[in-house]
Amino acid sequence: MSTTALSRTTAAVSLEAVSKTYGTGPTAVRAVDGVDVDFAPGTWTAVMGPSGSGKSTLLNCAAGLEHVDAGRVLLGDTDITDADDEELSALRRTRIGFVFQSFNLVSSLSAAQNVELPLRLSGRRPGREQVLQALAAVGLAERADHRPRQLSGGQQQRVAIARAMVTAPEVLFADEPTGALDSTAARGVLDLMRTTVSAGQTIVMVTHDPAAAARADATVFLRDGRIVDRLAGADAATVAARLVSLEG
Ligand SMILES: Nc1ncnc2c1ncn2[C@@H]1O[C@H](COP(=O)(O)OP(=O)(O)OP(=O)(O)O)[C@@H](O)[C@H]1O
Repeated sequence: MSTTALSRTTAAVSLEAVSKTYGTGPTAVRAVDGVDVDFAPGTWTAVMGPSGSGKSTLLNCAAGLEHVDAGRVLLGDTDITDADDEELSALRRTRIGFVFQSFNLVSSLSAAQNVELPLRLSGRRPGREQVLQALAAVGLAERADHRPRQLSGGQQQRVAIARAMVTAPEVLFADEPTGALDSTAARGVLDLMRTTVSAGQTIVMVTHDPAAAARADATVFLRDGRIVDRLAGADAATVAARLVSLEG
């Protein structure tokens, strides 16, 4: 892992000519194919595209969950392309937050214990106050001692966001964060994401939902592992129409 001073305004995350192939020989799949993209600090970008177009792979490469075959991945000024597992684990505990469609909360732990988990894993002993503040930020201070099964899907996702944000990550990656939620709960989660972006958070979010993408500042569209378009400030109908044109 090396630190390089960049002359241009440093992106929160940068992918330079990134490619990722699964498998070898005739069954090889080039999931990401020479992608160049910058995610600016304090912006919210949606990633859309047909099923199998490489959205999750792109997100996982950007977040250091997958190693790339070619190209470079930069987190701020840090080149994480060749980071080893230990370095990547450290990054995930400190500089990167991740939210999944299935929430991935630990069912035997309370909301508060789930939120403090990343801090404990990085050797810190969070005070109750800090954890309650993180839950209050997602509107759930009253549910601190509830187990995940005692919470609605939308509330569980908000706990997952509080857990991802408690370490003040530079980038929050979200893979289908509203995919398991009804539209009201989804709106609550998207409202929360907008609030965090207004406070300076960078978010990169994979979604199938044009209404969710329309809440982001911009949407990048993938097809066959390549970025084929980018729309800024588009409404849901415009995003949906672009997506349909790629699926055709
Ligand atoms: N671990 C893996 N092993 C082999 N092939 C994989 C693996 N993960 C993804 N792929 C393949 O890479 C391609 C891109 O997959 P990816 O999950 O990134 O697409 P996606 O756009 O997120 O799809 P979806 O919208 O259906 O979730 C697909 O053809 C997929 O089958």
